[in-house]
Amino acid sequence: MSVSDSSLPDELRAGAEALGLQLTESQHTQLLDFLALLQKWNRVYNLTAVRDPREMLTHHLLDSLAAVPPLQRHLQARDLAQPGRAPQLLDVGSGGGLPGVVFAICCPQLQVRCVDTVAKKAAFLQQAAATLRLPNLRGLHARVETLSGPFDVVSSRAFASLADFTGWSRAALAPQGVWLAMKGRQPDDEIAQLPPEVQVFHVEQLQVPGLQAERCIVWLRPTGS
Ligand SMILES: C[S@@+](CC[C@H](N)C(=O)[O-])C[C@H]1O[C@@H](n2cnc3c(N)ncnc32)[C@H](O)[C@@H]1O
Repeated sequence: MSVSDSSLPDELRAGAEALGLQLTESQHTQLLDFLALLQKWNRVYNLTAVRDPREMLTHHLLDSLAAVPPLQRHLQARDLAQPGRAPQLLDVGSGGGLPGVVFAICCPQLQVRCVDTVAKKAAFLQQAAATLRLPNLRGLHARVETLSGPFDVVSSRAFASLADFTGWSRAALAPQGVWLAMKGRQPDDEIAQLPPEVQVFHVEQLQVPGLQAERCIVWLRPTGS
């Protein structure tokens, strides 16, 4: 089944509405085009174990879209505190661009960098930026440990333990920056293993349309920032 001849556009529209997202027609099209790109290049670039387009919609696209309203609220608050500079986000271990590409589509004011250690995944992300005409998106081929910032938000999904994620990306975080970790069930064991320099300031439960599974964002920042 191809993305274009199915009911996926309606399902995406309904899912976005359920999340309270006001997508423009062009954002809706970009999200569907991204889904088609993932589907088309998955075998070549080994981007995701999910093959079925409908499953890709719920498990990847809607799952990432669920984090957009919390991110937008954070960016609005940040704009009030630090007006004048375009916010920068680094998505760590982005793979096929989840959630980084979805964030770049839904938040055009946000400069998004997606980093991955695997060259062909970074190449796919660069290709996605060009094909989807996203001037605010760039794919980087690097280990996150080698990057410096300043990034206002450093995100990850299905990446590493909270301690490794925050430790490896600490140098990339802006002074007032925050980490946004997308997780399934609230990871109490990982939270307990965090070093004293890192604090969790919010665990936000997410409801993904069409997915009966626990999802949350763990928001973190350096202690004392
Ligand atoms: C399980 S995948 C998750 C991909 C995507 N975030 C998602 O939710 O589908 C983890 C990704 O992290 C990348 N990765 C692992 N260690 C890394 C590091 N130190 N720096 C950057 N990327 C890394 C891997 O190449 C892989 O693409």
